Amino acid sequence: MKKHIYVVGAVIIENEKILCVQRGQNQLLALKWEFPGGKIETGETPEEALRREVSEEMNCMVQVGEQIDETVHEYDFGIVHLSTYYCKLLNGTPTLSEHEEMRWLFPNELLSLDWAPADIPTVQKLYNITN
Ligand SMILES: Nc1nc2c([nH]c(=O)n2[C@H]2C[C@H](O)[C@@H](COP(=O)(O)OP(=O)(O)OP(=O)(O)O)O2)c(=O)[nH]1
Repeated sequence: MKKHIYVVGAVIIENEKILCVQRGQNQLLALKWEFPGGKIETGETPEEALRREVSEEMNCMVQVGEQIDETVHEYDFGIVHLSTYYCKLLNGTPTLSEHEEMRWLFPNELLSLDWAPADIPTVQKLYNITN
């Protein structure tokens, strides 16, 4: 049986642009684009997991707002339950550590990237809200 993986993703918006990050070459879903975030650890709320992951990966603090979407996607390595949330930068400037690249894009530019499949519903929602 495939394992269930519970993941949170941060949709960080600054000056109407959204922060998009590209996974590393040697990771699962290599070079796919995603939102900063990661697996929820035991005992954490989704909001706590997001604040921790964004701080670890992007070296900045976010305030977590409303949930955008919740999707379940079956990959060959497991079943990912992805919850995405609007986030606002509190302090620090997002900087790359684990990711290959980062880009700030307007919602109508998001579909130009090659997203991790679980992210498509969120990306589509963000696109629809502004178009
Ligand atoms: N962070 C993140 N992961 C995503 C997104 N979409 C998506 O399918 N995933 C998948 C990729 C991974 O299989 C899983 C998250 O694992 P991860 O490797 O980024 O998280 P992590 O830092 O907690 O994990 P680890 O390397 O410590 O094991 O969810 C997304 O938008 N953001």
